[in-house]
Amino acid sequence: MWKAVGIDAWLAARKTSLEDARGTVTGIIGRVKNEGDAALIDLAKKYCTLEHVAVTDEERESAYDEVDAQVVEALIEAHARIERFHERQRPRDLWFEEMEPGVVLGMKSTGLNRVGLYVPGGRAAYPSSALMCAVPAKVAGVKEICACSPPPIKPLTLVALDIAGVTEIYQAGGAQAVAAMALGTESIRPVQKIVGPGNIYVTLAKMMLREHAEIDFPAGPSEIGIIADSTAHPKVVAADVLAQAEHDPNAACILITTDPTLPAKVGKEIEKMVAEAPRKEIIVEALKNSGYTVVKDIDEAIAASDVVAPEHLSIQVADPLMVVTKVQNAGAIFVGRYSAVACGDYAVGTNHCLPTAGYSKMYSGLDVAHFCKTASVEIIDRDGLEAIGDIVETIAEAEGLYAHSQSVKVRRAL
Ligand SMILES: NC(=O)c1ccc[n+]([C@@H]2O[C@H](COP(=O)([O-])OP(=O)(O)OC[C@H]3O[C@@H](n4cnc5c(N)ncnc54)[C@H](O)[C@@H]3O)[C@@H](O)[C@H]2O)c1
Ligand SMILES: N[C@H](CO)Cc1c[nH]c[nH+]1
Ligand SMILES: [Zn+2]
Repeated sequence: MWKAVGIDAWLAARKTSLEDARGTVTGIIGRVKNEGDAALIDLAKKYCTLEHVAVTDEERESAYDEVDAQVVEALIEAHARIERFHERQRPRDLWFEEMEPGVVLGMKSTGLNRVGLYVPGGRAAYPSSALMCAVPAKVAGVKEICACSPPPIKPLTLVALDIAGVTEIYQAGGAQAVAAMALGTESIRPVQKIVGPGNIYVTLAKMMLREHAEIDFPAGPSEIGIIADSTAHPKVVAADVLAQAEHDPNAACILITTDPTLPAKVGKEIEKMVAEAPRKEIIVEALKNSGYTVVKDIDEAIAASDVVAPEHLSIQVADPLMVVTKVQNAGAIFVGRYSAVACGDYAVGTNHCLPTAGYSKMYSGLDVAHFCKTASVEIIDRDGLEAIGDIVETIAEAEGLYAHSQSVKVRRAL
């Protein structure tokens, strides 16, 4: 079960698992395009009978009756910590700086108007993902925040979405929910951007519908990469492996270690923990996508990890901060023995919606900037125009764009 794996093979398998969903997702997108709400209701039949896809205010309120008060309290605590961290990311609404006499430049930042959140809810309830997606949208000042989660929507998810203040909630899951938010149906108006994690169907649908709605990034089945040396605690490494493996049969974990004796020790711990795990069947499947690789030193471990570009990187070595400074590709980096990835999953305050399948090479995890756009602002007076006028005219004429040059000349002649 716990075996040696090659770095390139591990990464290639992450991409292949997404591709496996293409045929199914293409069919689902076509149905939503042609049938609208009827497709959402029909595809939901496998899970429950739906009369309408929009969640009513009464349904939202009564969800609190079905959730333990202690859980509601924990969600409120987690929300506060997530908000505190994301508030730090709020961009300045408007700033200006004089670049040279007569030339003042600046940037104006605006929240998007309407976004869609995908909150997973297939093999587990994900109220934590509801908070992770909604909080940065709120901080950015997004006016209309619409959320979709699989039917029958879990009361826990409704409560979390309510705590976070989303404006619309729909019972729709999988690729059909993404298609509905991108293309629109009778009930769901199209959004400008879709964010949020999900399984291979959700993730591929986001990637395929990008011409209709921007997306955050592919945030598919969970992953962990662990860089460890002989100081790592095998139980801690094994526990972190299981904590990601239990999400999905398509989840995957990789241990990159400089200690050739560590994999066997970790393997033993994994075996013991799997035997007792409530989600054993999912974990066993995910472990088939997982394994370890032994490298000669920490620099080689960092290079291997940068190829993998894991969603979560856990660093279990004697000098973890040295690795933090050198490593390039990871969605989130957890440093040292006590930094459990699960803390980031729920409540430490950082965002758990992170790029998978090697995409942390080019995307950052979800943050406030994902919900903002910026415009540059240019204020030039007569002195400023004189200072740059010759340069503009020269380049415009070199490009053969004489009207551009003329638009400066007429001003200089005023
Ligand atoms: N990368 C991240 O940031 C991050 C964060 C949280 C969770 N996750 C991942 O989110 C995923 C949640 O997955 P989930 O399945 O529990 O919930 P989900 O909501 O993503 O998907 C459930 C829906 O998928 C659709 N579906 C399931 N099987 C299908 C099939 N064979 N054909 C077509 N559609 C199908 C159904 O509509 C179902 O309601 C996990 O993979 C987890 O690891 C990732
Ligand atoms: N580990 C997930 C990101 O891959 C996030 C999560 C939500 N709930 C528990 N964990
Ligand atoms: Zn998790």
